[in-house]
Parts: sequence; structure tokens; C-alpha cells
Amino acid sequence: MSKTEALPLYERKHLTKIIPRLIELTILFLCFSLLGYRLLHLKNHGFIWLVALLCESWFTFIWIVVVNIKWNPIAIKTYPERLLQRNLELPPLDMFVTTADPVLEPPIITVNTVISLLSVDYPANKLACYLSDDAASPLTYFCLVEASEFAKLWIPFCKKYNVPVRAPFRYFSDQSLFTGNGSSEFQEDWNIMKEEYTRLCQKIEEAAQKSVPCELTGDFAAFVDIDRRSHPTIIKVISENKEGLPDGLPPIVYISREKRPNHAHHFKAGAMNVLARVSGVMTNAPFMLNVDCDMFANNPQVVLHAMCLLLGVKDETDCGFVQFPQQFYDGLKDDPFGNQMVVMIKYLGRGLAGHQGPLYGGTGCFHRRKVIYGSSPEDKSGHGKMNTGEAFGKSTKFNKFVAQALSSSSRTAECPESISKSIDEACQVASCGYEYGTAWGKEIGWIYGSTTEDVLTGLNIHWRGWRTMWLRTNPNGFLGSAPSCGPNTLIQQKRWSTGLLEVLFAPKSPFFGTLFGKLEFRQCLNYLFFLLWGPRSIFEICYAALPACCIFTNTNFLPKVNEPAILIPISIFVVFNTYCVSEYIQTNQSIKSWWNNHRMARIIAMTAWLCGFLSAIFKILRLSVTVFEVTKKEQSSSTDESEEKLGRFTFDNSPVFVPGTTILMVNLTALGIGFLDFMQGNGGKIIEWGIGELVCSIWVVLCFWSFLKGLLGKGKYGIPSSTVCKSAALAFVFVQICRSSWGI
Ligand SMILES: O=c1ccn([C@@H]2O[C@H](COP(=O)(O)OP(=O)(O)O[C@H]3O[C@H](CO)[C@@H](O)[C@H](O)[C@H]3O)[C@@H](O)[C@H]2O)c(=O)[nH]1
Ligand SMILES: [Mn+2]
Repeated sequence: MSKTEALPLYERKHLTKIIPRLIELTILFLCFSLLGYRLLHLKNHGFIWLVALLCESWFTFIWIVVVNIKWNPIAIKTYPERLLQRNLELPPLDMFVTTADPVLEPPIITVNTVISLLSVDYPANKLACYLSDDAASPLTYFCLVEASEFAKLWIPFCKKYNVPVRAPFRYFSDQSLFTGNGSSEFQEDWNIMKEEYTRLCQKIEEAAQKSVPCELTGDFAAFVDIDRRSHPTIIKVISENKEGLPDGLPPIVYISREKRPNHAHHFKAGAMNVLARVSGVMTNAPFMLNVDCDMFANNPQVVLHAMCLLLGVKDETDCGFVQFPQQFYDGLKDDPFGNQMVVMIKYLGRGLAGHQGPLYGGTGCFHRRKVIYGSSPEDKSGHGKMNTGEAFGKSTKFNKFVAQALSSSSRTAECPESISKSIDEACQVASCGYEYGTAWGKEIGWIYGSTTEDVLTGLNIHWRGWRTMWLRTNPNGFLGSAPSCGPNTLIQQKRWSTGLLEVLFAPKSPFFGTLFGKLEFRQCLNYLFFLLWGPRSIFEICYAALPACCIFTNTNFLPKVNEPAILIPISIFVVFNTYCVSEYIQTNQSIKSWWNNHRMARIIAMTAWLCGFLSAIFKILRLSVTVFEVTKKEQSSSTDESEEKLGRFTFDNSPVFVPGTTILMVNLTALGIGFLDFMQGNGGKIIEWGIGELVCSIWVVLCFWSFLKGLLGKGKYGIPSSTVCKSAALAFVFVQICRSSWGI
């Protein structure tokens, strides 16, 4: 063994710091003090104190969960250059991209993602790229074919000049990436590439304008009269790299799985399972990478970094999958929609890494094929219980490859014959009846039953005893587009809170994972942080209504100013917010962006999470079904609109805006009535509520400031009048209920 071979491919570093821990415990101690105070005085107060007690108990519980996550943070550093020095044959990797709607997900975005993957620093004969198109759109296929032509020029250019970002739209939009060696040759090549890329964009744009991108003959005949909800499988091999050139164009395959109206297609999870099977009969790589259509590879060495972990761990059990953080490009200044998740990703990510590992986030994740195929760490020899009977479906050829994937060590998997020869087999495994009577979606592959199939699938992996790894690289491994404006952000959050609650009530809920499986107890708690987003809305709403309720009924839910106990809530408020602000400062973000994230978190919790919670409850009661609503993606913010306009909250007539508007109206009314009572001396009665309630009510109004602007705004910046009416009615009923219980 040479010296370099002995060097580890990665290092783990503990990041535990004493001061944050002390602050976290202080907050916890203060929360318990508050609960103690409430319990002591419960009998002197009525219903309102009970509600306050319940909410605060809940918040304390959530805080315990947070402290648990953050307790032993770790970071991992990888050494791709050591991997390259080892001179071993790198293992094959199948790369999956999913798209579902050419309007919400413009093909130029998808195409950039595909191009960035095709041009990573990794031998092309070890890669294969599969695009799943749930819209069966000839436009997407057309764009993919065009992109493959462009990639033939782009890949050599990237490798020759070691281009730092390989998604062309990013590369050409950012002057600072224009590195090269300053030579005239580089300048010339750059100009050519720029021209080619502009041409590609034009072609795609023109094609998108027409109802069909080109004549549907020849290669495109399969798309004639296609109804996206009912059509046969379409699989097209766009390139093959038959010669196995290490610096050629990797194989590219377009897949649109069969859809029939009377077959559940399980949204993204269903698409992922088809990708797993089709790639299983075509290239059967032992590792798979999956990204959403908007998540391009931002670091050319991303695959090498991931391989450092997948190949570098002594025991495979420690690395069931490698998850990269989901980070975004073109974030607006001060994060007005609170959707960049920088702080959450940094602190919760490194915290989770110190436990059983990060949850699967649905994109930017490298999997082991055999883990996806349901194997457990102990099935080392591949005689896992899954490899029996008809668990994997009826295709004999596919079953043969499954057996190989399950039995071979992670480094090799026998590559099936030529890709285009497997099309018939591939069509069979992509048909909508294939999964009947199999374990797909139950024990194998992406698990069905939640609109956050990623969390459910990852849970199933942790359940079987795999640990997982979290990898942050500099530059970021992948970047995606964060939803902008009000409706998109809230719809996405609604889907998440629904899906996460579905996971909690799934047969594979984390409780059972700890009781009957190998999910660690503390990891189960970690899952709860996410899975309880929906129910959190109830407590947040109640708490936001409390100050108003106190003003309406002339009572108090906080200690009075002259009571020493007032120090408890004041300390919680000060210490907690200082702690949060310090996290923003440590991640080089502004205080304004803390505030934006704070208020957006309140808005999201009380609107989107509530709607998500209700829709999950309706589903559990079998009153309705949940659907995966695809998030709209925008390529970049470089439109004519100014930053300020782009950052302004927008509205539509979705019911998701009703609860927020109601809460705002209730608190505004409370402040108004409070002011009147104060001026008129409350008809001679003593005013029981005080500064505490007033400050809380004002704080709620400040958090919903964008809604206040929405009440006055017009067009998309205004709350639609139907929403205003509904909210006003609800607010009126609430005020009446409070007032009628006056003095009780
Ligand atoms: O029927 C469907 C619906 C969606 N998708 C794809 O799924 C991906 C994610 O959809 P998106 O609308 O972008 O959802 P996000 O909320 O941005 O996604 C986050 O949350 C999802 C779970 O809710 C995860 O699956 C994603 O990986 C994660 O990025 C996209 O590539 C879609 O094309 C499909 O392939 N088929
Ligand atoms: Mn997305």
C-alpha cells in the first residue's frame, strides 16, 4: 500500500461549542420556569391560561427536539484528489432528473441541469443520465435532443478550461466565472460556446412558442396525440457512448412512463421507481444520483466528493446515502420570502449529521442501488429477504440485474449489453401495471403514501439500520431555484406539511421505527421536528390569538409588569431572539434577513402549515386525496422588475391566505378596541390586560406586515376581496365569541 493510499478519503470533525449549548439550556430552563409559573397560578385563571399552558408546553417540547438535533454537530471534509491518486477504477453512476410540467418547469432549466450533470469531472463511460418526463412533452424531448448536441461541444470546453460552473446559464450570466487563462484561444472558444448556447436558447424558445415544437414524425412520432394522463411508455435513447470513451458524451435516456387514468401514478415517487428500474435494465450502476429538474451540479467535482464517502467508509452501514444540502441560486437581498433556508440547513444539517444522519431531501442525493432495493446492512451477501418471489416484479431480465446489484460489492455491477437493446425490457418495467403485486413503493424503492416521499423513503432507510451522511462542499454541490412570491412559497410549504404529517401516520411512522426497527430513539425525535409542522400551526395560531383575546375579554395571559414573574417571558423573548440573530450573523446574513425569516416562519406556520394540516386530516379521514402540486420554477431574477418589487409579497385567491388575514384582522381589532378602552377608561372598570398583551399583539401585526400591505394593495399585491370578506366574517365571529364570554 503506497503512502497516499493510506490517507483517508474524508474526515469527520466535531463542532460542539460550549456557549451555544449553554444558551440552549438557558432557554430550556426559562421555558420550564414559565410552565411552572403557569401551573402554580392555573386555578386563579380561566380558559385562557389553560390555552397558554398547552401552547407553551408544546413550544417547550419543540425546543427540546431542537436542542436534541443541535447537541453534537459534526462536519465532514472530503479529499477528492486522494481518490484520484488511488488509481482505482471509479464505479458507475446513474443520474436521474425528474420533470413534470414544461410550463411550471421551463425546459431550459431542465436542460441546464442535465448539461451540468453530463459535464461533471467523472469518466463519461461511468455515467448515464436519465430524464423522467411526467408530462410526456415533445417539447421536453426536443430540448433534450438539442441539449445533447450542445453538450458535445460544451463538455470538452469545460474540461479543457476547467470551467468552474457547468450549467451554461449560470456560467454565462456571472462575469466572475470568466476565469480561463486569459489566452486569446480561451476567449475565442468562449465566444463560440456563448454563441452556441444563445442558439440553443433561441431554438428552445421558438419551439416553446409553437403548439408542437417540430413535426411529430420520425423520432417524434411517439408523441402524436399524446394525452399526458393516458399514454403508453415512451423511452428514447438519445446518446449511448458505445465506444466507452472516458471523455465523450455519457448516455442520455428520455423516459415518459406509461400513464392510465385508473392507475395511481404516485407522483414523483412513482417516477423515481420507474427510473430505478429502467436504469436497472440499461446500465445498472451500483450508485444513483437524483436531482430535481432545477437542481444543477454547481461543483464539477460533486460526484468525486460523494464517492469519497460512498467508497471511503470502512463500513457501508455508515453511509446508506450521501445527501447534499438543498441550496438556492439568485436569492433576493435579505431573503424576503424566508425560503433560502441558510441557517436551518447549516445548523440543523450539521446537527443531524451527528446522529443517524440527514433525512433524505429528495434531491442532491447519492444512493446505493441496493439500499433503494430494500437491502439491510446485514444482508451483506445479498441474500436479503427482498430478493425472493415477485417482490421486484415479473421481468426476468430485470430480476437478474437486481440479483447482481444486491450481491455485488459496491464497486462493480456488471453492465448489461448495449442500452438501446434493452428498450423493450425498459418499456415493460416502466408500464403502469408493472408494480401490481410487488413490493415497489412499500418495501422497495421510493415509498408511496406521502407528498414528501423523500422523507418517507429516507425514514425507511434509517429504519433498516443504515446511517446516512451529510456533505457540504465549497462551492455548493448543487443549487436549485427557491419558490418566489407569496403563493408559490405557501403552496410548497402546504405540500410539505401535509406530506410530513402523512409520514407520521403512515404504517412506517418513526415511532414504530424505534420500537420495531433500527431507527435510533434520538433520530426518531429528530424526525418529529419535521413531521410535526402541521400540528404546530394550531399552537401558533392559538398563541397569536391569545393577546387579542385578552384585550377583548379584559384579562391577561402574561404576568403583570409589577410581578417579578414578568422577567421570565421577557428573558425568553430576549435570549431566544438574540440566539437566533447570532446564527444569522455567523452565517454572514443581515439582521433584516433574520427578521424576514422570523416573520415568514410565523406566516408559513399559521397559513400554509394549517392548510396542509387540514388536508392531511381530510386524507386520513378518507374525505379527500392529497396531490403533489408542482412548484413553479423561475430561471433567474434578472427580469426588468427591481429587487424591491420581486421581494414584495403577492397574493392570489387561494384559501391559504384566509387564516393569515383573519389573524391580522383580529389583532388589529384588538389594538383598536384596546386603544378605545384605554382612552375611555374602560367604563370605570380596571383594565386587566397590560403592556405584555399589547406588545404581543403588536408583534403579531408586525409579523403579518406584508398582509397589512396586502389589505391596502392592488392587483397581485392585494388580498382578493373574497378572501378579505371570508376573513372578516371569521374575525367577526371570533371577536363576538370572545366578547360574549366577557366576565365569565
Ligand atoms: O408527478 C410528479 C410531481 C413532481 N415531479 C418532480 O418532482 C420534483 C420536485 O418537485 P417540486 O415541485 O420542485 O417540489 P419542491 O417542493 O421544490 O421539492 C422538494 O420537496 C419534494 C417533496 O415534497 C421533494 O420530492 C423534492 O425533491 C424537494 O426538492 C420536480 O423535479 C418535479 O418535476 C415528478 O417527477 N412527478
Ligand atoms: Mn423544487
